[in-house]
This record gives sequence, structure tokens and C-alpha cells, in this order.
Amino acid sequence: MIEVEQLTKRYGPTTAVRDLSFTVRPGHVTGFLGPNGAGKTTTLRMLLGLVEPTAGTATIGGHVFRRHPRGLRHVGALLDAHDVHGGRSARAHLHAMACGNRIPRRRVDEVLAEVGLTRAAAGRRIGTYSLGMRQRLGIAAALLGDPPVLMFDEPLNGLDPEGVLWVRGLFRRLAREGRTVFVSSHLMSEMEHTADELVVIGRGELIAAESLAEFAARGTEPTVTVRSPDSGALAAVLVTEGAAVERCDGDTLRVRGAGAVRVGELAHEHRLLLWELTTQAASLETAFMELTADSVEYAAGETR
Ligand SMILES: Nc1ncnc2c1ncn2[C@@H]1O[C@H](COP(=O)(O)OP(=O)(O)OP(=O)(O)O)[C@@H](O)[C@H]1O
Repeated sequence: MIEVEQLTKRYGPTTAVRDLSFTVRPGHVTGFLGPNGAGKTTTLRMLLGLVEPTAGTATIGGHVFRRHPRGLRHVGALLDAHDVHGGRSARAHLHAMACGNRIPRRRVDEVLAEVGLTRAAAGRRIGTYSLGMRQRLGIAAALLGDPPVLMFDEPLNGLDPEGVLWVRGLFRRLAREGRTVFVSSHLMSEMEHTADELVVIGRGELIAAESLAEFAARGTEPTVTVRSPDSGALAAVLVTEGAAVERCDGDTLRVRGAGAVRVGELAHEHRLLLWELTTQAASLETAFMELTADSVEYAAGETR
């Protein structure tokens, strides 16, 4: 279990994380979502004791991680796939980590096999690795201590489609085994097929902490697209009814605030011909973008 309580981190005039509170439970893959600069990495670094909070607490299993002896057995983390010594082989890198945490050497071969790094690849200098291979190595390192809590910062970066499928399967299995799996991303499209719980932040503040299904349900209402040779008259009728109408091109309107049934009824009542009437469910991506819109504006260069 990961618990973050009223966590704040300030860097001079910049507040990277502001009064953030959430819980990540075992047995789930929890996506940690937010636009670039939202404060995800800073939060993960505070959880790992790499950055000191300005205020609040970030604990794992009820403890501040820094105080855990032999930490890899408690928490496995991938923060930055580039943050490894490029001159070493993957095997040597993992052996050194295993040694420092009193983990048996046989675990190195087990995790290399788990992440699909072949014997030949594991013997090569890490400096020659692609980003995808570095991500696999970072995941292997996180798994090394067989920990109950795992955290991954943007682990899907650089993976090819086969790698993405593999990593999703791995995260789900780790969660099924009862572990806490916390995965950051700035893309909802990456999380909607990976996570079942979400923590969403923007500008360092909590926006939502709930299941994917709950997040989808809070998304904007569906949009109705209607095409009609009488689109002008139809738009006027719909606006009178209180709907929001946006004209897409000559004949096509996008309508919010009135469902397809109501639009059809109104067209019938006013003897207006319809050529098309379709409903588009709000996508998770749309809900995410709407909820974090302010934070994205910030990322474009304002001061927090
Ligand atoms: N060491 C630091 N010194 C000063 N400002 C920092 C530092 N680390 C992070 N920040 C600032 O804190 C904010 C949050 O950054 P953070 O890297 O945590 O966001 P993020 O959600 O992980 O973004 P990304 O997806 O781009 O990695 C940003 O405005 C960033 O510039």
C-alpha cells in the first residue's frame, strides 16, 4: 500500500506538488496520470526518499522508504531507464544490485528471462541498448527483489507494440499476485488498457483518484452528430431547447445537452429532414484532456 498525505514539494518559486493526498492499494494496476510537468516524477521520487518533501508524508507499507534496509525487497522501481552505467553489461548491473541487497544471484537470470533479454543481449554493454531494451532492463531491476510494491515512471516509452502488450500482461499478473503496481504516464491511451485504478494530477494537485470505470463515467456527456439539409433551422430549434450546438461543416452539427432521441423528435416536430443522427460516447482521452486542460496551459509556460 502506498499512502501520500498532504504532500507538497516546492522548488524556489515553483510548486511541483501541492497538498497531494491519495492511496494506492495492492491487487490493482494503478495508473498515475497527468500532463507533462504535472508532478508525477517528483511524487515518485518523494515516495522513494530521493527527494525530501517540503510538507506532508509519502509512505510505502506504512514506512518512509528511505528507512527500509535492503530496499529492493520492499519496493521495486523504474524511474529513468537512462540512469544506468552504460559501460556495464545488463547482467553485471543486475548482479551488483543483487549483491548490494542480499538477493540470490539466480534471481538475475530469472528476471532477465522474465523481461525477454536474451543471454547474448544481457552480456552486451548497456550503452549499446535501444530505449526499449533499457526499459526492459529497468523493469528487470525493479523485479529483482520480488517486492510487494512496484513503481514505474513512463515504462511504456520506447517499447514497440509487442513490448507494450507484454508489459501490460506483466503488470496485470503482478497485480493479480496481490502486489501494489503504480505506473505513471502522460497519455490516457496508454493507461486505459493497462490500469484499473487511476490517480490523476495536474499542476501538482489531485484531480481524481478512482477506478477507470468511475473516471469514464464522470467524463463529459455523449455528443450527437446530426447532418441535415435544414441544419440552420435545426440548430435554432436545438438552441431554443437549451442544447449546445457547434457547426462542423455546411450540413453537420455537433450537439451536446440533447440526446439522439430528443434531436430526432424535435426534427420530426418541426418537419426537418435528417440525413444522419449518431451518438459518440465520450472517450476516456476526452475526459482526461478536459479535466487537465488548465494544467496543460500551465505546461505551455505560465508560472504556477
Ligand atoms: N529539481 C527540480 N528543480 C526545479 N524544478 C523542478 C525540479 N524537479 C521538477 N521540477 C519542476 O516541478 C514540476 C513537476 O515536474 P515533474 O518532473 O515532477 O513532472 P512530471 O509530471 O513527471 O512531468 P513529465 O511527464 O514531463 O516527466 C515541473 O514544473 C518541473 O519543472
